Amino acid sequence: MRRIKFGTDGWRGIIADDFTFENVRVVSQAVADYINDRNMAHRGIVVGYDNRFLSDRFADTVADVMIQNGIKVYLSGGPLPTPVTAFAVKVHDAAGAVMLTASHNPPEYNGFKFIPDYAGPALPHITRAIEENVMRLQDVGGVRVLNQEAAVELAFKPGHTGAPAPAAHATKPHIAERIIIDPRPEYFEHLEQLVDMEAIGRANMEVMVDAMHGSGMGYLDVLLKKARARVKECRCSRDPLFGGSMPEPTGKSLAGVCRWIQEEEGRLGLALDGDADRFGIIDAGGVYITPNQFLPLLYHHLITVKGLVGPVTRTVATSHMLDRIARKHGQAVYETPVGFKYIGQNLMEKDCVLGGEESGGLSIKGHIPEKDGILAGLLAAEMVAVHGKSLADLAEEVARQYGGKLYSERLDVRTTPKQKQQVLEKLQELRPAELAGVPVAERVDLDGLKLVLAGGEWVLVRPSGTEPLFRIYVETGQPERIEQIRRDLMEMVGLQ
Ligand SMILES: O=P(O)(O)OC[C@H]1O[C@H](O)[C@H](O)[C@@H](O)[C@@H]1O
Repeated sequence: MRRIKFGTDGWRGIIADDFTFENVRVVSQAVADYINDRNMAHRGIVVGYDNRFLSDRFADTVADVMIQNGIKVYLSGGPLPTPVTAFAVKVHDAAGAVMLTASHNPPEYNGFKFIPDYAGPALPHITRAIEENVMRLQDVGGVRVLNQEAAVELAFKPGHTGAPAPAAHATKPHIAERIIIDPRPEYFEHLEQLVDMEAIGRANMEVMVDAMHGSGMGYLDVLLKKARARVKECRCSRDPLFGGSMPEPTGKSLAGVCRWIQEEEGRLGLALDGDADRFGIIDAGGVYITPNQFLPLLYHHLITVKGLVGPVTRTVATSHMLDRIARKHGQAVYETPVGFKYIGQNLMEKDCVLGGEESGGLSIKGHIPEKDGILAGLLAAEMVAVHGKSLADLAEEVARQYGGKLYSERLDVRTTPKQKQQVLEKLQELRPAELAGVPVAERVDLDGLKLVLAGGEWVLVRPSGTEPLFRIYVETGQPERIEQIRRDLMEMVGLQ
């Protein structure tokens, strides 16, 4: 049996290859043991799923295993975005959630995310504990399928990994319930408090929403309609094949939205990935706005318009324009490895007003510590409405206020496992005095290797945790230097 491992964000696998009902049962049992070991069964678990092939059936399997372990299940009545599943954890004060989704992966994938009781992505010490449970279960040959009564008895037997149950329940074993939920009304109400819906309504905007056939359909489009925007829907229907592509809202995959904006002179295009935790933004004129361009605009907006003045947290790969804004307003910046789990942690512990990452994830103070593409889209609409200009024009204004424009780019390079090992070794020992003719001012080894050059330009190379490749990120105020900086670094680390 192949080992099941949690990557940057959960366990993902190809359906019917390693993502099988049997393995889903094993991972569910590992999560059930994790919850029972911490005496949290009485709080119950939320089970959500996206609209991929078989996601609802996998969710049923997860629910069965939880119930067999005496854990109450709040099972979603239909597909949910990941941030809504996370939000439901708060609504029900649950012990956590399982979300069945492979996010933006190709259609043949599915995945399993565990969201602990703080309603954000599981931190490494939590996924490690679950992986250890998985390994133990795999060593004894998987999970026995029990009937409910037998399972409850087993769960309450002293010495079983699922025991002991909380004292109140220990004397009287209960049959765990399965409750069907619809977290949409509470989630809508919450977002309507975080976003200036009135301003969006007053602007009388035409907005295109592209759900990329993912589980965000019926969320961002509906909320914008509630705000009285004129909404045009694109790919807001279920298609487990995602129209033949990946549900990833990058510039290339949003050509349809760009065309619509150009032809119809729309003000804004808002896209979501397969489980609506990531965002993609198309500005007036059909121009794709990268997350590295959008996040500083949002931080400026939060501080100057919404009165949310406070620190910011970003990953190593995210624009330092955020640092300039923080510095000007006397605020701290918390840098993390790539992965929203670290951003979520800073949102909880450092009182940050914004947490964001280059790959298209963000959340703000007052919301859950999970990335939310629906919230991001609404905030983008609010910004266009309040400032009365395109995001590109707002970016010019922000750049003028905070020391000039920055240009960032990412290149993904495929490697063989052998080459990957060699590059990783190189990264550990590499300490260059200069790069692309400029002295190296700082070496950051939080995730891969980042070199910050005198004057503020930076380059980062790191192995992806979700794909078999290295990512190389560069940011500079002089776009013509991107190529040289990247080439020099690639040469140094042997990625040519
Ligand atoms: O660059 P990678 O390691 O492939 O990770 C890219 C992204 O993967 C997932 O979507 C995580 O939720 C993100 O937090 C992360 O930024």
